[in-house]
Amino acid sequence: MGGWRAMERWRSEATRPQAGGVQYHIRCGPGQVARYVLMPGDPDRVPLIASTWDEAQPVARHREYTTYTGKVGGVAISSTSTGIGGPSTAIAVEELAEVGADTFIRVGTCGAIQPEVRCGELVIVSAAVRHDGTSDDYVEPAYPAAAHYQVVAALVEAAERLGLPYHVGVAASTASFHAGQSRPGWRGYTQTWTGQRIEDLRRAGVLIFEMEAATLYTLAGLFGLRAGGVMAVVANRVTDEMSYGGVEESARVATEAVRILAEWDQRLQRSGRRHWYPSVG
Ligand SMILES: O=P(O)(O)O[C@H]1O[C@H](CO)[C@@H](O)[C@H]1O
Ligand SMILES: O=c1cc[nH]c(=O)[nH]1
Repeated sequence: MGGWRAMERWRSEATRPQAGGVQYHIRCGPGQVARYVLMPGDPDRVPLIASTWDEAQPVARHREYTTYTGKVGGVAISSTSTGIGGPSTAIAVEELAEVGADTFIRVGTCGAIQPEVRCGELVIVSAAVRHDGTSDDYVEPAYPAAAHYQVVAALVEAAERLGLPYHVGVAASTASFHAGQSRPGWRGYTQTWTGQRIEDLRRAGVLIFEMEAATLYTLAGLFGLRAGGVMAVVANRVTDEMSYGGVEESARVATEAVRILAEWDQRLQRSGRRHWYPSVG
């Protein structure tokens, strides 16, 4: 059994557990994470995102949580992966908030359910349908999973500055990739209602399926933090096409949005006004 690393032994209170002075799951401590954090689901996407910055250092890697911190245009920035789905995303938000992060931008991939949302394009997500499961552990179903208006505005500004094709709209976050997104299970397993969700959401004008935004947006709303998201369309369920692309573009838009937010935050602070608006400062 020699393959097991020595499992260090830590002691902390169980309510907000730590592991030797760093957060129990993400393994980051105070001062190691910037206030602006880009959050892909895929840990391997973190170094790719960080490679678009002026400078970047690996901070931690544990379970599905890889973190890099660096600078872009003089602004401190971090990226921490969430893993797939709500439970691990909620852990990331809880523990990043504990070490000082206050603005979260999801940088994900998604599947389009509208014909005009094409593979390779970007979707800036203004709100999310809460089929994520995890947000129900935090608040009643009627509470909205809404992005912060300033983060959405910064993402739109960034996509325009970079001249990239994008949509703005609502995502549906699901607790499973297959059944929850109206895909058949193995060997064609379905329920009578399996196809219902995609059809009803499409009629409601929802643009995409993905699996983390509703959790991220709900918790950010509850905690008074800011969240938004920009996703690369890698599938279209109308044309039944899967085509992996747009991920680097989504990372560049999110990174540019952080530069824009930092500038707007400084102007707001100088103005002494309470709420940001486009011509402040
Ligand atoms: O590419 P990421 O950010 O992981 O996002 C999407 O990809 C995964 C499913 O393939 C889910 O996490 C979904 O939200
Ligand atoms: O179809 C897709 C593609 C990416 N991510 C999802 O959640 N669904």
